[in-house]
Amino acid sequence: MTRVLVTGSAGFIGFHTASKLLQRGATVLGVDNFSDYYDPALKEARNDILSNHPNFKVARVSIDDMEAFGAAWAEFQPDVVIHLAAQAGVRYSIDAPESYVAANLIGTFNVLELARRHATKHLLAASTSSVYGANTDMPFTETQRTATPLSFYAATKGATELMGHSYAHLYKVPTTFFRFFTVYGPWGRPDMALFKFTRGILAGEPIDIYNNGQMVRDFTYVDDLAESIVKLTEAVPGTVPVEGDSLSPVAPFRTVNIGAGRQTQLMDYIGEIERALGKQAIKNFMPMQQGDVPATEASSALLKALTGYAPATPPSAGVPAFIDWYLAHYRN
Ligand SMILES: O=C(O)[C@H]1O[C@H](OP(=O)(O)OP(=O)(O)OC[C@H]2O[C@@H](n3ccc(=O)[nH]c3=O)[C@H](O)[C@@H]2O)[C@H](O)[C@@H](O)[C@@H]1O
Repeated sequence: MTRVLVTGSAGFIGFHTASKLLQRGATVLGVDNFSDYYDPALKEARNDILSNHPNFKVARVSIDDMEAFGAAWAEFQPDVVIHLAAQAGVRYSIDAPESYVAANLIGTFNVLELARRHATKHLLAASTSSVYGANTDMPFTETQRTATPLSFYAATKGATELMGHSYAHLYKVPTTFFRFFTVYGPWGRPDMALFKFTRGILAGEPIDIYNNGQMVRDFTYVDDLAESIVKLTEAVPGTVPVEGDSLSPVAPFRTVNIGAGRQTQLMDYIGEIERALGKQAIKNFMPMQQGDVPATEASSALLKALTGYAPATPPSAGVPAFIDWYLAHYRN
């Protein structure tokens, strides 16, 4: 049975990924520091669900604490490592850039170093659609240049991809970096649009809509994302590229978009929330925020070539699923 270490297991994406791995018969060690970037009670609630599974254990350590993290890793002896712990959020990186250095740069360095020491069979790590920065050629393909990040968050994520490439080249650890496209769904992050809008609409408070609503996102439903991640664990970067591959010519390393390949207007996304709640939002239109990008769209061709799978759930199905969860979880 595969032994998988998942960093950020109490986070939104880590929770869904660990759940799916457990359902598929893996033994999982979650690593999480339960940071208070948002309400840790939500992280504890996710962790409680994972902890009901006999093949799950959690180590409450920070990935930037090499000693504690290294000890947990050495004791568990994973075959595969899925690195999802990060300081996320585009707009928060304007206010607190230093937290991105600790979690993303130092934390990822520790992951790479431990993967090298333990000769991990496949290291998979989270990057972001934000690395496409100022690119305007859509859909975004993995072979495009990513040298124009617009936020420090995107810059740190892009840096982790480069760090990962050098380690894959030097020490031959097969490495896959995912680029996630605005992931949403049940158990979502309270700092993201869907959660903020839902909370605001229910409270009868105005919601802030950036760039006057002139925003486009390739919204990716979290269960489709977790399915993609689990399938990609089997797609170990080797030496033979597939069609349209981003495989490095000098390292067992590739980047892969995980997105639906479908653009949704922000105002249509808000419309889905209003419909699911049966309540209109009070809309506070605002200017573009520092660091934000106006539009994203993934090419999912490489993901499909590697796994035979691509995300397909539309916001008309995914948003109501979030609302059902939200109302049940916060009904008191
Ligand atoms: O996939 C990505 O690259 C990124 O997706 C999200 O970033 P974002 O696209 O900003 O996701 P949301 O917070 O859900 O925002 C969706 C849209 O709503 C807008 N928005 C967000 C929040 C808000 O209060 N008002 C508002 O209009 C944003 O500007 C954006 O256009 C995540 O927060 C990042 O961690 C991730 O790396």
